Amino acid sequence: MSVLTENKKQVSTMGESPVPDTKKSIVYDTKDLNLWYGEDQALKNINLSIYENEVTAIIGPSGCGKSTYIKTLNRMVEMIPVVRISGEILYRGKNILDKNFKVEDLRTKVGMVFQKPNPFPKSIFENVAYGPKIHGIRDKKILNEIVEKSLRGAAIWDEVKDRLNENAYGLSGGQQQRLCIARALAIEPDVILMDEPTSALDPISTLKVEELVQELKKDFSIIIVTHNMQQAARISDKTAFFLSGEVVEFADTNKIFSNPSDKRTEDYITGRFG
Ligand SMILES: Nc1ncnc2c1ncn2[C@@H]1O[C@H](COP(=O)(O)OP(=O)(O)OP(=O)(O)O)[C@@H](O)[C@H]1O
Repeated sequence: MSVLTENKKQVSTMGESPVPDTKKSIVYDTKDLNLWYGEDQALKNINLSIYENEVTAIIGPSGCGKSTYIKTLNRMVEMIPVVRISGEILYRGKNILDKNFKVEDLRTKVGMVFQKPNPFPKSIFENVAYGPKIHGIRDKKILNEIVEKSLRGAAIWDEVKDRLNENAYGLSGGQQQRLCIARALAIEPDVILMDEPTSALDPISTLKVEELVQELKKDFSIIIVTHNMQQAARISDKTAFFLSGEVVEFADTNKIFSNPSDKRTEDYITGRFG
């Protein structure tokens, strides 16, 4: 059966279209994932493959489960007592939901950037050096190198190189967000999860972060939750449209925005609801 035929079959039977991409490695493979907060089901039978060195955008109306899904990839929702999960999330082939999987292993591989910049009340330098220090790096010269490389990677080095010892709270919101991206880069992650990283930023800072995401995908795999459809269309390779806890459609971003398979996707991207 050709890839195309296989794809069509899945569209008709599951209402979604995972894109089998045999040339690229899969970083995260989500299989039949369900999640409940108490009695309320927030994720329903999610099947999604996230590919290496791509930007995958998660879009959908408020409350459809985007944040819950991205937090599940980092095992951040399990701290909530009422949460119950079934299914599998394979990260590089290992099921992170397995009780024997060590969550610390995930923390060194997966960086997270949140909606509001959340630097620590410490110096710019210490914000970036924090993760490497936790992972046992003490050598000042190595730490200096990591901090510079991460700040350069997050396109903020030139703005802060002369004030590394100043408190991070003195930076603008856009600078703080890029600092938080630098903090995520400092652990040399494999994946960066971003939960609406530009929603609190002005248009210029937003553009900077968007350009940065394009740069970073050369070295990392990025999953970004966004309410901004232009942003998803501009910066992502693949887009998953969530609705009421389900993946309605998952496909190349071009396809989602030019020729969606599902009427509900079309209605959402043309602003008819949400
Ligand atoms: N800690 C929680 N306890 C109970 N229910 C929760 C909790 N967090 C989220 N939910 C519920 O799960 C559903 C999905 O929420 P989630 O935050 O994942 O949606 P979202 O798509 O990210 O929304 P938004 O775009 O508004 O951030 C919602 O109905 C929400 O009320």
